[in-house]
Formats: sequence, C-alpha cells, structure tokens
Amino acid sequence: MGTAGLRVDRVVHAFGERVALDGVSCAVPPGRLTGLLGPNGAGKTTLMRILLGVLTPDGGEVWLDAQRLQDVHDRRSWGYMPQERGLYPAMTAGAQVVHFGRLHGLSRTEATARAHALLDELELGDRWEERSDRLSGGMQQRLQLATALVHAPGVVVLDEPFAGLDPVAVEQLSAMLRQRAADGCLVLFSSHQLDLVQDLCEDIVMVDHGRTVLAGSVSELRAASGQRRLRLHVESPDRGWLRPFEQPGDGVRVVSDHTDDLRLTVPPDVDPLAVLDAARSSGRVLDFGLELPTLSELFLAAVSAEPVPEEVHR
Ligand SMILES: Nc1ncnc2c1ncn2[C@@H]1O[C@H](COP(=O)(O)OP(=O)(O)OP(=O)(O)O)[C@@H](O)[C@H]1O
Repeated sequence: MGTAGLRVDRVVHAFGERVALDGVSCAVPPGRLTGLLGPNGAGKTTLMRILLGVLTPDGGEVWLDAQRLQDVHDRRSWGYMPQERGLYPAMTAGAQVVHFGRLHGLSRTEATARAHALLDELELGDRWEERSDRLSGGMQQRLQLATALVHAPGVVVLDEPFAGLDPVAVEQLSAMLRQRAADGCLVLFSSHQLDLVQDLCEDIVMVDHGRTVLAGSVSELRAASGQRRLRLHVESPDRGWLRPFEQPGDGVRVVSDHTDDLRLTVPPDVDPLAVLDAARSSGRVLDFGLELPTLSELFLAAVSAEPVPEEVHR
C-alpha cells in the first residue's frame, strides 16, 4: 500500500440498527484541499470520527500512507476541529491557544510564538486578552481553528469549519487551509453547503446515505458532467425557437423562465451556440452566459441515478 495520503476503503459503521456508513470509499491526497460533502445525516461526522480513532469501523479499512490506521493509536500530529465548540469560556483567546499548544507538547515559548502568529493570521491578534465567551460566534470558530492548528499538524480534519462564517472569513479560512495543503499537510473538511464550498476546495468526496456518490477534482467533475447551463437575457417573450431543442428525455430543459431571463440546461450532444443562434433569430439577446453545473446539481444528478433508501438499516 504505497499511495500517499489518507485512503478510506469500503468503511461500514452502524449505530445499533442504523447504518451510518455503508461502504464509503475515498482518498485524501497531500497537497490539495479536500472537501467531504453531503447533506445532513450523510455520514460525514461518523467518517471523521473513524479517521480520528474515536469510533471503530465495523468493516473496511483506513490507511494513512502505508499504515493501516486501525493499528495506529498515536494521532498527536493530527489537528481536529469538531462541529461542537470546545473552548473554555472564561479563558482568554491567547491563553487558550497556548494551552492547546502545551497539551501537544510545545514549550511555553514555542506555544506562545505560534499562538501569536496564528491569531494574527486569523485576524484575532487584537483579541488576545479577550475571554472567549465574549467573542462573536465566527470569532470563536476561528479561535477554535487556531487551537487545532497550533502544533502544526501534518493531518488536519475539520468538521463544518465554514458554517456560520461571513463570506470574507470563508475566503480567508479557505486560503489559509489551501496554503497548509500546499505545504504538504493533509487537509480534510466537511460541509453540507455544497455550493458554498465549490470554489474553495480542489477535490471533493460527496457522500449520501453513507456511500460515496461522487469523488474527484471539482473542476474535472464539473466539466466532465457534460451538462452546461445557458443563461439568456432575451427581449422577446416568444419561445417558439426553443421547441426544436426540447426533445423528450435528453433535450434542452428550461430551468427557469422569468420574463426576459431564461435559464436552460444543455445536454452534451447539443451545441449551445446553436441554441443561442435560434434565440437571436427571434429577437434581440441582450446578454448570455454558459455555466458549468453547480455541485448541488451534480449531487442531485448523482443521487437520482441510484435508488436512495428511505432509512438504511442492517
Ligand atoms: N451517536 C449516534 N447514535 C446513533 N445514531 C447516530 C449517532 N451519530 C450519528 N448517528 C446517525 O448516523 C447517521 C450519520 O450521521 P452523521 O452525524 O455522521 O452525519 P453528517 O453527515 O455529519 O450530518 P450533518 O451534516 O447533519 O452534521 C445519521 O442517521 C445519524 O442519525
């Protein structure tokens, strides 16, 4: 098993009768930011807990480089940010990060230096002396991230790190994580907000009902789907020109049609420029654009292609 990174191989886990993971497989390579995506209850947290050794899988294996993770008990070089906040409310922001650094074996001097660097990077430098329960929700989230990163972990697992952050903080955090990944760190984060993260990570693993439904590079998955969306800003309400493209089954499909704003999905075998030409033949086209499908659309297409169990039981 020589492949670098984390590899999850057909992992199964049940809580009593409820199957949370039903043979999920995926890879987290070093050097790239990987998003573990899926709707509520898909199994993301359960998989992360298995990676961290908090839960033991009922079946399947997890590998880190050439080592089977079930045989590894030492994850001191890992960083984990759980979905629930785990800060000491009365402790100041700076002391908190230093404390976690000390827990991971850093000297006080080293922990303090790293805590200052991280809080500056997360734009919390001026909050060093502030009690953590006096910080806003988004600030507490960033502080929690600092506690997970203070020991410069080689593997970083973050459960819903973007939930509750404003768009600027989302972009800052993703840039920071991308940089960690580029420096050789393994970075895996989860999110149920598919479209929020589609521009943030390079690779995704999409799970649903405990199974992998889509995995790979975001740009390749979006381009390879063959589905494109054509947006047309047309002057005329006439749609007669569209009829020849609307074949039952695989034809052009109207996503929305609001007076002058028309959105269509264009299947791989239809030339979007032919659709545009037809629109122009019936009146002025004031604006147009061709877009790739969103991750939500890819997810919906992937899950509609396979039968989805209502409630998975053993
Ligand atoms: N401790 C537990 N006991 C029983 N069932 C559990 C437990 N933890 C999770 N589950 C169940 O396992 C399934 C997967 O849950 P999990 O928390 O892994 O999903 P998730 O993808 O992280 O969801 P979310 O986006 O809502 O956080 C759900 O059906 C959930 O009810």
